[in-house]
Amino acid sequence: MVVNFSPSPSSIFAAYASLSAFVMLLQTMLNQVIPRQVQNYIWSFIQSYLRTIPSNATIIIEERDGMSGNEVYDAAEIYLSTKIRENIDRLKISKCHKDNDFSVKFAQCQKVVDIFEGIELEWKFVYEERKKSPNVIDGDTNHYLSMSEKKYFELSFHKKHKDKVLDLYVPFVLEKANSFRAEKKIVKLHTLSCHLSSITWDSINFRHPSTFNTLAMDTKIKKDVIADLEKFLQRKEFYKKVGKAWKRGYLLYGPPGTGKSSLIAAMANYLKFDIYDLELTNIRHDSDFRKLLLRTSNRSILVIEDMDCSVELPNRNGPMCVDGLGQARPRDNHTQFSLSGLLNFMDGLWSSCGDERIVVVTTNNKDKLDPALLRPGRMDMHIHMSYLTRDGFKLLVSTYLGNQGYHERFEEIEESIESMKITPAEVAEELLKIDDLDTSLEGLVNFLQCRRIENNMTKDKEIEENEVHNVKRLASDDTDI
Ligand SMILES: Nc1ncnc2c1ncn2[C@@H]1O[C@H](COP(=O)(O)OP(=O)(O)OP(=O)(O)O)[C@@H](O)[C@H]1O
Repeated sequence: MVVNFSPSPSSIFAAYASLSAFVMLLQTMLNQVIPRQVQNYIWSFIQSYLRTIPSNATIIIEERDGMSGNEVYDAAEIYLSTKIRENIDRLKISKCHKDNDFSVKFAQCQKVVDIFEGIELEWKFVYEERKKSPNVIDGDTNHYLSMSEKKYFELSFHKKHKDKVLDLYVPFVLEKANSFRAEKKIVKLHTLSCHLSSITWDSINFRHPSTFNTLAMDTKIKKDVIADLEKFLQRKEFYKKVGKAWKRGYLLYGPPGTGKSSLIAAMANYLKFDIYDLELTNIRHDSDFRKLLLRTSNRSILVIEDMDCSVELPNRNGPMCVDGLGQARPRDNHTQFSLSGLLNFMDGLWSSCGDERIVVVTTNNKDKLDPALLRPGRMDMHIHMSYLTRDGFKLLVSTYLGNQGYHERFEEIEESIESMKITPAEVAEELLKIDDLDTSLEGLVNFLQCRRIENNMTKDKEIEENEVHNVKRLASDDTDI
């Protein structure tokens, strides 16, 4: 026997009618029992409770990710600088003397709204001061590196768009920032700054005019350097394949004024890489050094200038320094920074934390450097910056005076330059004085003549001193006998 339980239309209608009657009855009863004010109060309470259930998601983008910088933060800063002009009423602007444009940034707690594929996204900038008590080590409060400030962006949007924001919007911001950087060609110079007892990087836009075209150096060496840089950039896969960190070291050596710093500037301008100028004399501990290196970004040049003159540079056997008389002596107790620490960290942990790193070390005296620093893998290319050559001189004349052709004074000047040790810096300085070609070359001829006389006098003096020395030696030999 089959029993059919499906309700008939008339029974459904009857049930609905009785339910409606019950609701109306209940409503009438409630209206009579509960006063109108109390009802309103309950309603508003329910509504405000519903409002507190969050429908938004927020992403926090901090300036630092542990020890290293946060690429998303940097990208956001650049991306938003293109958005905030029209959107907010409190802006921070700044401009360095050498910059063409001023930079626009968020002021504290300002918000800006961006629309991406119909999604509304709100950016907020937050700046917090953090108070941190110094680490006291051996009674020395000097050695710690602290950030007394915390900066971050809050990115808020409806939480139903979370995946889209993470998968599409954040990569979009990174890409926009990269193309903005490439378009604007902003190269930064980061230098060490010491605030009270902490050391950190400060940065400014780098506007050094030196390029490979303005550099007076051996033509072949210049070509080799450019080719080496090009090759380095294209070898990402190669470095990965052979299991080596994607970094390259250059040693620039030569007398003062031969263009070592100018070559670094030319490299940075050519590659569009930021420069980190590591002044070793400011660093007292290996730990500070490590922290600073970890805060350098990819696609950058780490520069250690005048390594032989870095008086605080210790040797590999332990912390040493050079005293006022040029004698090596152990460093004071609070100084715990050594060349081995520097080399090990640069070879090891640091290089595996980033890509496209270039290290440039300059020195006036290559022989004074520890051979461990010079070996391939650390300093892959040794570049000799020489005194001025004939070709170098012509390039300087073309750069400074705009003269491409021949001049009757050239032969005389070039002969002098070849027979004496003249630096590009000295000639550049002379050519800078006067714009007119004839007068400027005349001035240079005079300068070279004076230089020749000075050299001859120095030589005569040296000969005289040697003679006196020899006579004294002979006299003392006689006495000994
Ligand atoms: N090879 C060069 N080509 C063009 N200009 C040069 C060259 N060398 C030096 N100069 C000029 O001399 C100035 C000083 O040179 P630079 O600082 O690059 O020399 P350096 O070798 O780094 O000297 P130091 O060893 O004293 O640091 C530069 O600003 C530039 O104007």
